[in-house]
Amino acid sequence: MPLEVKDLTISLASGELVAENISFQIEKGEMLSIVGSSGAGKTTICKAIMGLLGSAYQATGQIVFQGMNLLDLTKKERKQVYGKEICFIMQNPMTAFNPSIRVGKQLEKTYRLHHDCFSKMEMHTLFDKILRRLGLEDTDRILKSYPFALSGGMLQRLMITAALINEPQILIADEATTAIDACNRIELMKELKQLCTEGMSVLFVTHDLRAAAFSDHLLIMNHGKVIEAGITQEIIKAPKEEYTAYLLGACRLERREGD
Ligand SMILES: Nc1ncnc2c1ncn2[C@@H]1O[C@H](COP(=O)(O)OP(=O)(O)OP(=O)(O)O)[C@@H](O)[C@H]1O
Repeated sequence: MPLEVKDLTISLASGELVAENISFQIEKGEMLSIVGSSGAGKTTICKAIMGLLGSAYQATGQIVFQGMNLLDLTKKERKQVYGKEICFIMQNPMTAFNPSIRVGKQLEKTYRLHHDCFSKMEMHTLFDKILRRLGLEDTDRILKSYPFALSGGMLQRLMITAALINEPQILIADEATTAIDACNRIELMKELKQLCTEGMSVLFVTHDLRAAAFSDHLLIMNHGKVIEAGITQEIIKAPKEEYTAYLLGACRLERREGD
């Protein structure tokens, strides 16, 4: 199994609990969404998986990947796992890129971290293929652009490209579709689902149950705790918990207002 989170509890130095007794698994080729309102603890769980918690936090429990506990990796193991086996797409595309380097160059650098001996042309053919899969055209211009010349939605898809070029086993996407308009967001979710059928596992983090509807399983969180977990379509059809019903109601209301 690609990833298993077992009884993960994360607290701050003050003792405040950010995530409490969280357990879930993601199978190969599966998409699991963590859904919850702002402050539920979703990003903190992603950071724990990515080894990004730092000294402000304390974490107990286990995050098992390929027989290793990701909470206890050595520096060497971290280099092998992150950016290659497990990739993270962050919330804010604007801060993910160096503003003074063309995005194509930044993708080349990312690719070379884990691959030797590739010509610029081969790399750009690969970038072009992935960007087109993610719904972007005019890829030559995009790759030659500086980040400030691109829209938030373009940068978000470039961030996803930076993750996909290394063919990760697990993709962690934290609010990765928020800067993209509704139609393109659906297309992008379908594309992520397609990548799952090709063997990648996706942990998708969102406050939007509509985007999460594409996933196989859901984990509904509030105030650091799991409220409800299970098969996506079953939860959407008949939520057991009031909070899940509230989230669904909020989505329907938003949709009506958007009509
Ligand atoms: N370093 C920190 N110092 C203080 N509080 C923190 C810290 N990290 C997280 N928190 C608190 O923990 C809670 C969970 O934060 P987290 O960012 O994981 O939520 P989230 O569900 O991802 O929210 P959002 O959807 O807004 O990104 C919040 O109340 C946040 O303020």
